[in-house]
Amino acid sequence: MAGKKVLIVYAHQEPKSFNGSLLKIAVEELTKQGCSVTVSDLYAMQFEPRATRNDIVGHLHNPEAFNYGVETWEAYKRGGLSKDLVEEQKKVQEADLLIFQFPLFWFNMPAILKGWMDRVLVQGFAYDLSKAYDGGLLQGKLCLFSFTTGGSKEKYATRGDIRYLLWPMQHGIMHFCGVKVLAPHICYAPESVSEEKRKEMLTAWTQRLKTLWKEEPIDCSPEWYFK
Ligand SMILES: Cc1cc2nc3c(=O)[nH]c(=O)nc-3n(C[C@H](O)[C@H](O)[C@H](O)COP(=O)(O)OP(=O)(O)OC[C@H]3O[C@@H](n4cnc5c(N)ncnc54)[C@H](O)[C@@H]3O)c2cc1C
Ligand SMILES: [Zn+2]
Repeated sequence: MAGKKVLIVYAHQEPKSFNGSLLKIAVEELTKQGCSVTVSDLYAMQFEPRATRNDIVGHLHNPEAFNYGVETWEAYKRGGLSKDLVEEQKKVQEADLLIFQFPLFWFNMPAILKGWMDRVLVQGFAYDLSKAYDGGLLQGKLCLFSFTTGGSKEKYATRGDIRYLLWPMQHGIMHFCGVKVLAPHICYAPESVSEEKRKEMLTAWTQRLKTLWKEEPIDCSPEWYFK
C-alpha cells in the first residue's frame, strides 16, 4: 500500500540464491506499490551476531558482573547502545511491516538473523517488564517470516507440523514485542524441485505481495501452533 514503510531483514550470503530472488521480488513489488522499502542485508553488512560488552558505549551499570539484558536496557535508556544497534532500531521503529527472509537452518533462523533479534530487540525498546505480547512496545507493526527449506512439503507434512518451529520466532519473539504476525511464506525445497516449480513459487510470492495489505494477522495463540 502506497506510503507504507517496509523493513526486510535478509539473511543469505548469495544474491543469486533463491532467497536472493525472493528478496528482489519483494523489493520490486513493494516499491511498485509505492511503499518505501529498506533492506538490512545482514551478511553484506557483516552484521555482528554476538551479544557482547561491545554493544554498550561507555560505562557499565554493573562492571562487577556483566548481565547483557540489564546492560543493554540501561544503555538504551541513556542513549549508550552501539551505533549498529541504534541504526537497526531506527529502521524497526519507522517500519509498518517487518519481513524476515532466510533459509531454514536447523529448524530455525540462521545465527546471523538470530543475532539480529538478540541484539536489536532490547528491553525498553521492544518490550518492557509489564509491556509484552499484546502490550509489547512494537505495537501497530506487522511481521512476516518468509523462508525456504531443504525438505519437501510432503516430508514436512508427514514428519509433523511446520508450525511448531514457528512458535519461538513468531510468538516468542515478534508477538512478545507486540508485533502482529501475518501468515508465514514458505518455499519448500527450491534446490530439489524443477525449474518450472521454482518459477511458480516466485510468481506465488509476487501474487501474495499484491494483496498483502488486505491480509488479517494470524491468531498467534498456542492453538494456532499446537492444536
Ligand atoms: C546449516 C544448515 C542447516 C539447515 N537446516 C535445515 C533444516 O533444519 N530444515 C530444512 O528443511 N533445511 C535445512 N537446510 C537446508 C536449507 O534450508 C536450504 O538449503 C535452503 O533453504 C535453500 O534455499 P537457498 O536460497 O539457499 O537455495 P539456492 O540453492 O540458492 O536455490 C535453489 C535453486 O534455485 C535457483 N534459483 C535462484 N533464483 C532463481 C530464479 N529467479 N529462478 C529460478 N531459479 C532460481 C538457484 O540457482 C538454485 O539452483 C539447512 C542448510 C544449512 C546450510
Ligand atoms: Zn503469539
